[in-house]
Amino acid sequence: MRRSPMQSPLLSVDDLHVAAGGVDVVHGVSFDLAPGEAIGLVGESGSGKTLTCRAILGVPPPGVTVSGGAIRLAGEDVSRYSRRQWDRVRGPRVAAVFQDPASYLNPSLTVGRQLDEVLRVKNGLDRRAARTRAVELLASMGLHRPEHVHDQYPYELSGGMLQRVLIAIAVSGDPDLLVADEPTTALDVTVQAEVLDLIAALRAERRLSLLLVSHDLAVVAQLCDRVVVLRHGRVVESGPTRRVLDDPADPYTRQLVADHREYGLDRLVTR
Ligand SMILES: Nc1ncnc2c1ncn2[C@@H]1O[C@H](COP(=O)(O)OP(=O)(O)OP(=O)(O)O)[C@@H](O)[C@H]1O
Repeated sequence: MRRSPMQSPLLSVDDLHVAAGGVDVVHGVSFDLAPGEAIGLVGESGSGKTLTCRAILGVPPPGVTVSGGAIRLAGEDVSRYSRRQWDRVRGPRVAAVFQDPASYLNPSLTVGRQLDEVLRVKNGLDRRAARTRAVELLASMGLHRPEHVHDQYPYELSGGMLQRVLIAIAVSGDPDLLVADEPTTALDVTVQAEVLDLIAALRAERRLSLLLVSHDLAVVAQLCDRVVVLRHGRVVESGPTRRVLDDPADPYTRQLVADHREYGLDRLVTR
């Protein structure tokens, strides 16, 4: 565990309410994430995981709003930030990867050009420096022949490669917090493992905090220090991963864990 009582949280979600179409669907979610810590957000479909993440990222879907509570990033409440204020926070403080990497890239531009653009706008690099940095970043994501990948279009890359490109874009601003919403769900099992290893390595190298959404408890067991279990937009249980998964206190968590046992969760709880 990286938490210490003296350390103030990097992210503090405090009694968060989120409304869709004027009706609350997230009802007072609270949790803290310490610098360098990884938290897994789990729960059945519709439990509010994605809307909680999107509120934390300042990108709620149309018709969805934060209706109460606070979201503090490094002590500052960002829950009512304007778009302009978010532009200063997203990148250097918080970044995200999602399930379907292809939908976050422009199909008519090479992936490198899109990464270069982020480096130029967010990091103020000139064209040449951006390209050099982009190729370095692609290499550090474990992509072979990074110069070649740089000049490829999204349709030329596999799902795993696209997710590595999206992770490169996400970490290009050197964020403190990475929000990863089902980042490996759409990938083949072997590719899933490689991308999880990459996220784990980035955490260690960059002291990146992680908020991971996954329906797969084995993935959460592999990557996360603590787990927050959501049901119907409320936290039913939270605590150290090993304690929650080995000895769940809430009947709903017990059922979630029981449902996953057959998929080999025992083998993967290594922390
Ligand atoms: N854009 C939206 N407009 C209206 N209601 C929404 C919207 N997005 C989600 N909801 C509703 O809010 C609740 C929480 O949804 P959310 O997507 O956060 O759940 P989730 O736990 O991420 O589910 P999943 O695992 O299926 O992605 C659900 O009842 C859902 O139907």
